[in-house]
Amino acid sequence: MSIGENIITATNLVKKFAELEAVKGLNLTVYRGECFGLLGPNGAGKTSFVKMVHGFSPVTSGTLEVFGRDINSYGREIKAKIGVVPQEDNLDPELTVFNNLLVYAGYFRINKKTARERAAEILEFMELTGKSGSLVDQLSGGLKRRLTIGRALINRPELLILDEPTTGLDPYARHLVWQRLRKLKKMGITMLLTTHYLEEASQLCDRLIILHKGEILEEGAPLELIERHVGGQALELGVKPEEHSLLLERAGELLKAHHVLGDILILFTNSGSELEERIASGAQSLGVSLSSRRLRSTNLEDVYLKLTGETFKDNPGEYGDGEHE
Ligand SMILES: Nc1ncnc2c1ncn2[C@@H]1O[C@H](COP(=O)(O)OP(=O)(O)OP(=O)(O)O)[C@@H](O)[C@H]1O
Repeated sequence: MSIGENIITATNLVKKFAELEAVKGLNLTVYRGECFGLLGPNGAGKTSFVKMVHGFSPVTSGTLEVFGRDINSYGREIKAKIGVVPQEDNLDPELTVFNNLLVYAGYFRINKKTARERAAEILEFMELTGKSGSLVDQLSGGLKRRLTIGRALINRPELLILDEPTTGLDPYARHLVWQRLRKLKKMGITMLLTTHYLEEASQLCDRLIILHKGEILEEGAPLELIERHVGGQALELGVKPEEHSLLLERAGELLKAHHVLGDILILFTNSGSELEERIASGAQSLGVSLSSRRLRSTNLEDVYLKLTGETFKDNPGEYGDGEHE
């Protein structure tokens, strides 16, 4: 994508909570119109970063510019142009769906007539018109999340911040949210999205950073990161540890990287079928027994694994358990 105007510029940005450095000298730029992702497991520092961007939490050190202005000096102007979807649901449970939007519009001093028009538009866009008069308490998790996203649009934001927008949703509700977010992106809204769903990051983000313990491990487009670190395919082999080196040698120049995960040796490559054939015949001639063999496409999880040696343990994956709508 073409590089446009900077919407967020962080330079040596630090966030400390007493002795704990949650964000450790972050440098990044988010450009207008892109969906920029912060991907990392719980505790990586994602929320700490976004809370500084929307002025909820003060910067400890370094600089943070949003819309070209320092957040410390222009917090109020910046907030007026941002929509925030927080991680926790903070809708008013005692109000109707429609009134939640109206009350929120009041915080931006939007006049009543405009607020009503915008609320109706938003409900239509989020496919919630039929729920306009329902109390929030009566909504499923997926509908509440759609309302929270809709609410964040009431001030027609230029930047939408989404802190784990689909955590806890079932796959169907998650896909509906993704659809809406793609539409918003098409409409030109810049998005800053945190997630610990690798699939979500691949689906939505133009560029992302992988955050690990407050530091950037990598930055790039999802496919670029996959290509850079692991290539297009992974060959998973069930093989005894003492025989790994034989197979790695056999893989030779076809091997881009490898990783050992429990009993499985993972060979990363751009030539999956050729490598599989080579390994299968090699195993036979070397007398190496393979208890399992599986060729699959690579994904961001492989990149994370390669970079950290860890898996996304807390990541339930795209089809993980969730609330049903
Ligand atoms: N208000 C706070 N006071 C003290 N420590 C905090 C506070 N907020 C966050 N932390 C700590 O800062 C670190 C980063 O937390 P943060 O919430 O930014 O991570 P995250 O990547 O957003 O993870 P999660 O998905 O759990 O929100 C964690 O060790 C967390 O315990």
